[in-house]
Amino acid sequence: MQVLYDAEANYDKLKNKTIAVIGYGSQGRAQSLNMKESGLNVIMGLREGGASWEAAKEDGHEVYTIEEAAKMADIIHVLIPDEIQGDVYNKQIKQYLEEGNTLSFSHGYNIHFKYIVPPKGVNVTMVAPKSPGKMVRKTYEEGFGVPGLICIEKDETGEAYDVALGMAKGIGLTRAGVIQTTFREETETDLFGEQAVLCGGVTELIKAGFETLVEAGYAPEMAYFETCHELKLIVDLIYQKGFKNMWNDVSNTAEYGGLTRRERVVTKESKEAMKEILKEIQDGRFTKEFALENQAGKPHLNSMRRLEGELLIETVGADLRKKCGLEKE
Ligand SMILES: NC(=O)C1=CN([C@@H]2O[C@H](COP(=O)(O)OP(=O)(O)OC[C@H]3O[C@@H](n4cnc5c(N)ncnc54)[C@H](OP(=O)(O)O)[C@@H]3O)[C@@H](O)[C@H]2O)C=CC1
Ligand SMILES: CC(=O)[C@](C)(O)C(=O)O
Repeated sequence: MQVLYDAEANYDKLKNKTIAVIGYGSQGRAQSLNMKESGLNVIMGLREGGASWEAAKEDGHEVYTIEEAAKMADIIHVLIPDEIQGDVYNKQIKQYLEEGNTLSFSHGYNIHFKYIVPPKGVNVTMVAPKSPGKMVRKTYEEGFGVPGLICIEKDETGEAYDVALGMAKGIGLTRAGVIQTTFREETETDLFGEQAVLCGGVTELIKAGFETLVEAGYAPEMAYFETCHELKLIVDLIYQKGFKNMWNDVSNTAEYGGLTRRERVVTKESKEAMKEILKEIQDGRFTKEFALENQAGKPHLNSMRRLEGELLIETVGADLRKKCGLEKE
């Protein structure tokens, strides 16, 4: 699969275009500042009176309402929560789209599951950092970037690819590397990854390890350092050097113990569960469940958030992160 870098990307098709970034949260702030500092013409489309409105103004952006920004823009880059994009699009963006505009996203969810169906004549693209927003910004400021994806769902002008790749360059993604894929692939793999591995799987593994040690009588601080804090350092090794070199960097004791016991932790049943989670994403069961959750006002998500915040690992971790000066931005 080809990886695209700065050399393959340029701003030619963005020179005389206005990019309206809708949303100033995790991705919105990072991507809009990066693109602006890369010399692109970026305006913000935000909720008047919301926290983001003031934050974006303080960061020096030109801030408009979503409707005003949509009217002014050639490219509308939608960076608000997935579960409300359809509503905001239908009420505050759709009516201002013109032939030749580009509707752009950082996740394929709303296009893939057809909560948003753009009109003829409008390009539909994606520029998706494979990273939380804070690292998108931090790595850009450090002169590098995070890897990302671009997708072209509809190219009505013949410029969609160059627009998407140019935006990826502006965000800093082509410094690290960009892969072109499809909305379906990005949506299904991203949902799977965040559910079964990155957020869901990993936090459950850490929680189980922490609780095992605490229930066996070890100090919670010991359990936190062993199962949560050090995990980042190990994952950094895998991120930078891959599995093989991570194993080289840890002790022979850790390598032997890890390789001989890991399949008792992530078992064949775990792999079967992962396949089921992927099937639920592919056949629409997950998105239907998430839509009902949001229509009901997020009752399960809110109660799980409360429970998560009350976990011993959370309180012990917060105390240790402060004491050990780990809370750097
Ligand atoms: N978070 C991440 O790391 C990643 C996210 N993505 C994708 O990027 C997109 C944006 O995600 P993310 O940055 O996490 O989103 P956030 O949850 O951080 O978005 C918050 C922003 O959305 C605005 N907002 C919330 N509700 C509304 C509303 N009803 N009307 C108008 N604006 C609203 C908020 O404004 P206010 O201040 O007024 O509340 C704020 O500006 C999503 O498609 C996501 O899947 C892709 C890769 C990684
Ligand atoms: C950071 C990222 O890409 C996630 C976890 O999929 C998300 O926040 O949507």
